Amino acid sequence: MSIIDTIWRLDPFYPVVDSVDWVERLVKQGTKLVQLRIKDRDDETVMPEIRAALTVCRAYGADLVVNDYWRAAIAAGADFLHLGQGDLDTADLVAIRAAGLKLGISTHDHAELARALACDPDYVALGPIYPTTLKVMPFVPQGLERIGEWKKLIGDLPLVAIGGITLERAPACLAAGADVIAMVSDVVRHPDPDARTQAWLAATRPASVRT
Ligand SMILES: Cc1ncc(COP(=O)(O)OP(=O)(O)O)c(N)n1
Ligand SMILES: Cc1ncsc1CCOP(=O)(O)O
Ligand SMILES: [Mg+2]
Repeated sequence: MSIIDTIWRLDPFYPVVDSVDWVERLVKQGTKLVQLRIKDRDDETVMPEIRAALTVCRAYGADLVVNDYWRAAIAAGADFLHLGQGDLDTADLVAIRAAGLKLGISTHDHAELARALACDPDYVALGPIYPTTLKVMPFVPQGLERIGEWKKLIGDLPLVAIGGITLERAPACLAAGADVIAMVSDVVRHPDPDARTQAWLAATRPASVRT
């Protein structure tokens, strides 16, 4: 493990968005970790968007996480990938690791957590913490106690909480053991996304790195 690996840390504010325009808007605001989540496309058509999002993130010193499209993430030279349990069925983890990608994996129950940990992930995501309107999910909300349980089980591995999390709910999620809060609606569906982003950054950024 290199010194870079040792000091590597995920930013606690982790918005999930569906376009390069959103990625650019967020990193210009100071966001340091963002996921590009484009659904129902193929690798060829998402490739230009992944490349453009990577370029803008690197220009602003932010980390881009590519959702789902592991082949395109490898081809584009991305640094981070997020896969769900269904994605794991077809992903080539050896190729993903050989490309140097850091990997986050979704979990919803103990069996999924065991499977995720067997993949040696760089973070584990748990969701939905609260009811979400973004997608239909066959899981009841996990709640705050489950965050604490997951954190005990995964130890030092970063825990990402996702699903129905608002700025107002974030402190309880962090206090329960989440290291990172991921969200869609609370930022992109907010009437003033830029002001909301600033509020999230102020609430989550450690005092030592605020500018
Ligand atoms: C941080 C984070 N957590 C969970 C998910 C969901 O991934 P998945 O279960 O594969 O569902 P889709 O997002 O691909 O529809 C995520 N994307 N990010
Ligand atoms: C992609 C995803 N995976 C688990 S919950 C979720 C949606 C999160 O969206 P929101 O923050 O709007 O509830
Ligand atoms: Mg997925």
